[in-house]
Amino acid sequence: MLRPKTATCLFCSFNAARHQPALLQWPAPKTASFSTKPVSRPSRMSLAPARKVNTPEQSPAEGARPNRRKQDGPFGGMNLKEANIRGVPERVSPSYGKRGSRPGRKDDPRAGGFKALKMQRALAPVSYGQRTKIKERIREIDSFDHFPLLDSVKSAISTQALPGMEGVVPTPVQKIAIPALLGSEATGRRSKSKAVEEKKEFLIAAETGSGKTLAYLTPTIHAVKKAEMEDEEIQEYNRRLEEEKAAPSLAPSVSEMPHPTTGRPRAIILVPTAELVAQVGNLVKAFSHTVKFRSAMISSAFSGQVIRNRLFSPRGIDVLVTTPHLLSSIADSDPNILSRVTHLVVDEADSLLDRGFSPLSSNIIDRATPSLQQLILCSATIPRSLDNYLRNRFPDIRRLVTPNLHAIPRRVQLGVVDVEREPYRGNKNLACADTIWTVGKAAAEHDGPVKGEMDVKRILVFVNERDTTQEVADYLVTKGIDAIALNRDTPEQRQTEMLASFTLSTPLTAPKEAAHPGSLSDNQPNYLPFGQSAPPVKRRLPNTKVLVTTDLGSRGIDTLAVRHVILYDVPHSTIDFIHRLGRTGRMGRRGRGIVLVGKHDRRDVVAEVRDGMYKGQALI
Ligand SMILES: Nc1ncnc2c1ncn2[C@@H]1O[C@H](COP(=O)(O)OP(=O)(O)OP(=O)(O)O)[C@@H](O)[C@H]1O
Repeated sequence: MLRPKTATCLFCSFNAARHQPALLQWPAPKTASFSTKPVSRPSRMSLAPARKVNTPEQSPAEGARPNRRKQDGPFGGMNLKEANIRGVPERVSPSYGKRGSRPGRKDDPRAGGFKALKMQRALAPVSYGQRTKIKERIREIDSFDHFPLLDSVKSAISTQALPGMEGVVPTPVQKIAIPALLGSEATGRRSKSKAVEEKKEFLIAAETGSGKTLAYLTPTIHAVKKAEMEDEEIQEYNRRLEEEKAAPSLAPSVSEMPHPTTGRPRAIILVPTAELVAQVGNLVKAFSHTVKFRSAMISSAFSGQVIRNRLFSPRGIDVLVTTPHLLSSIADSDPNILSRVTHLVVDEADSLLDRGFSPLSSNIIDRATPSLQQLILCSATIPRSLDNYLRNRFPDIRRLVTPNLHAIPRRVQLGVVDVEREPYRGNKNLACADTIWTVGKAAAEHDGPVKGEMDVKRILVFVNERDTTQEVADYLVTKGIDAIALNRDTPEQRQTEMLASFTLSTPLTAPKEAAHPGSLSDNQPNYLPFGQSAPPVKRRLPNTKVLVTTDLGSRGIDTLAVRHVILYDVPHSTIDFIHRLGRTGRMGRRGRGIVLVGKHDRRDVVAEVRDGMYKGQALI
């Protein structure tokens, strides 16, 4: 079992009894309404005996007063266990069966479990049968050599995209998406089915941190490079350039004339934020060194001059990475920018096609459609809203989903801190600070990757409201924690700097101190005995770095080194749970989520998410 034993700490292998105070409990303390035990084990909690209710066998004796609940009147409906609305038959709505992928019995939320989550069903179902079929299809692929990619693209995967990794194997989403986007079978042979080849709209959906970026990028770069090799205008330009190099003349230089692709990229990748522009843009740039194509990234983090220079460089542009806001404003003044686009990727499609972004993204898709060969939407979740949008707008879209879509991997464990208990008494900030100190203290007890040095733990704290980020970060700083706040008000350039240490995959270390500051309770005034005058000297927690953020930090950011995610607020939906917890446990790594549960939080929802994670079940 992955679950740690009761006696061990949530963060390390040391004894929970040594925690001062033992605030984080695993399993979390039980309350009447919240059990953290997996459903599969017999619960130690027993329900209170059901109230005695009249049943037909226990019908009141003749002459006794009739059952009041059956009476009509203003109080007739009170304390009933079922609605019993007359005339409403208990049947499944006919549209449920028509929604394409009707869930199989095992996946069917109606089959049991997820009582609280059923109320807010946020995600589109993917049937058990569909998941099994996909698993079988990808079983045989064990190398990128299975895919009919250009050799230069294949070699760039190991040398540029995943440098220093031995024997790189494609991830499930890459095994599914790459052959589909290349129009080849999973075995590498070209597909015989015309219907499959003609499909030009794709939805790639897979768990967070599963390598979706490479899944869409490699076939897109392959297509761009192939198109360049077949483009007569470009070949002619290259030929004249070569001739000029061989025999310089007095005529205007070919290299000074605009390249045929100047200001008219062949592939565009849309992402929601400037950080993601930088992340994906850097990966594209890395590919371009080996595959030899021209790429550019533009976002509001760059000045107008830089954006213009990159777009209209005389050397041309093949792949552009940008945000919908910026691209649509450029397209308004220069519609030509979309005139040659053959491949349009909408990454984080559930965000970019939701109500806020949808008008912009849809408009870009419309304008690019005449030249478009492939539209690729990519997401870690398929919310019901996206599902409905796709059914209306792209009824023939090919859905490339992984078997574990919407399941948070079992290697990510979710702990619960009850904020209402002693000594927090409803003080969430204190509970958060104490949790971070506990993580730091546990890490300080062992050597990090460098002998004699402590591992610096990078911790993400997610809040629901933008205003809370600064408030929480400020509080943590008063408790000696190195915390910063990241929200939409943070200047773009500063955002990238802040995220840098959380996206670095290399370990961070700090010199081991002779005496670690210990627990928060040892040296913080919150724990001053009543009447004590001078607070003890506050000490700094030397081996943690904390970023307090909203959903802004939960989408797409590749925080490989983050092992701990604290959910300061209970997320509003399973979609937010998936994305926020998805910042840890990426690409097969282990991770821990800690959710702080207060008086007004949905404990039942937390319990069900945790239970679903324990069982490796897809959330609904
Ligand atoms: N085949 C592979 N083998 C090993 N590592 C890989 C492989 N493919 C991608 N990676 C690495 O996995 C990490 C996560 O990849 P990526 O950012 O594409 O995930 P994602 O699925 O887009 O996540 P999210 O949904 O959070 O955006 C990256 O650091 C990437 O370099």
